[in-house]
Amino acid sequence: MLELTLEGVTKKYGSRAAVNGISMKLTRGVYGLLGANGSGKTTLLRIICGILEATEGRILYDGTEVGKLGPEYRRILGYLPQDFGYYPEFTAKRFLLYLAALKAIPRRQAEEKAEELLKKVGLESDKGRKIKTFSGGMIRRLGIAQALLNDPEILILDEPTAGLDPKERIRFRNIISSLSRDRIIILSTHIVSDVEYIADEILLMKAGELLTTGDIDHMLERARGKVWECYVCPEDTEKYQARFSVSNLRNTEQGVRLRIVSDMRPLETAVPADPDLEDVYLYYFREEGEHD
Ligand SMILES: Nc1ncnc2c1ncn2[C@@H]1O[C@H](COP(=O)(O)OP(=O)(O)OP(=O)(O)O)[C@@H](O)[C@H]1O
Repeated sequence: MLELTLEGVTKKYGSRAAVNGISMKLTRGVYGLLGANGSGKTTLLRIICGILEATEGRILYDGTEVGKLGPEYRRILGYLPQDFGYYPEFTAKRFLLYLAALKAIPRRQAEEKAEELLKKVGLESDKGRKIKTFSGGMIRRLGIAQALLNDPEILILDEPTAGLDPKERIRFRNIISSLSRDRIIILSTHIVSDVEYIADEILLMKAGELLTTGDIDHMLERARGKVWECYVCPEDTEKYQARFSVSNLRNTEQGVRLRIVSDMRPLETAVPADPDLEDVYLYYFREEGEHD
């Protein structure tokens, strides 16, 4: 069994809850934790990793409270924090061997593991280079390698694609997809396309709360009938943008084509469109008052 259960997890700073009563059950698979900046993703992930203590609630690993597992829990956990710290003067390989030693992995096993992981993240030919010469994408890939050193059952990646160019994002996505499905992977991001293709389940977080969860198809189904396309005159676009949540806008020969997320048909000529995950995100993250 591999099961991580969150029961009413809450973290308060003063009277304000950064994470508010989150309950969920996670099993094997990739979970995309999607939310705007400040929605509480990092706080939640740090609580799951045991770095931050929850004000209320508890987390269970296979039925046992993680606090009671002590160092055992750390052995099954891999974590890539948002501000991944590394030693710029170390080579990639030396850095992995150093962290492996900290994790008490025997030297010979560490050597094999480091080589295997450097290959997995596409840094095999750069293993002898100092990290300070690496691009942001390479550093992130090294970050995922270090999180995998102990072959964790639970892998937590906090905004792993922040600041990466599109090619590196795709590369990163492919690495995640290639990881064994035999673990729980939680990946936080505010970028829909980071998780659209690889997550088995999406966790939508807003203002410290879990708004909704489900697989992509389920999410898309929920937005069905709420996405519209219509053509308007260029001079009217601002008016519609002010009134509705516009997920896309394109100039065409027939006028400006607007893609609008709205519970009601926004104008007579609007036709329903197939939702994508960006529409779902916009649907849930519309400002209060935009809900019609
Ligand atoms: N130590 C702290 N003291 C007070 N408030 C905090 C603290 N840490 C986080 N917060 C607040 O809690 C909220 C959630 O922050 P958190 O960093 O978890 O969000 P996030 O979704 O990870 O955002 P980002 O993507 O920008 O990192 C924010 O409003 C933040 O200001």
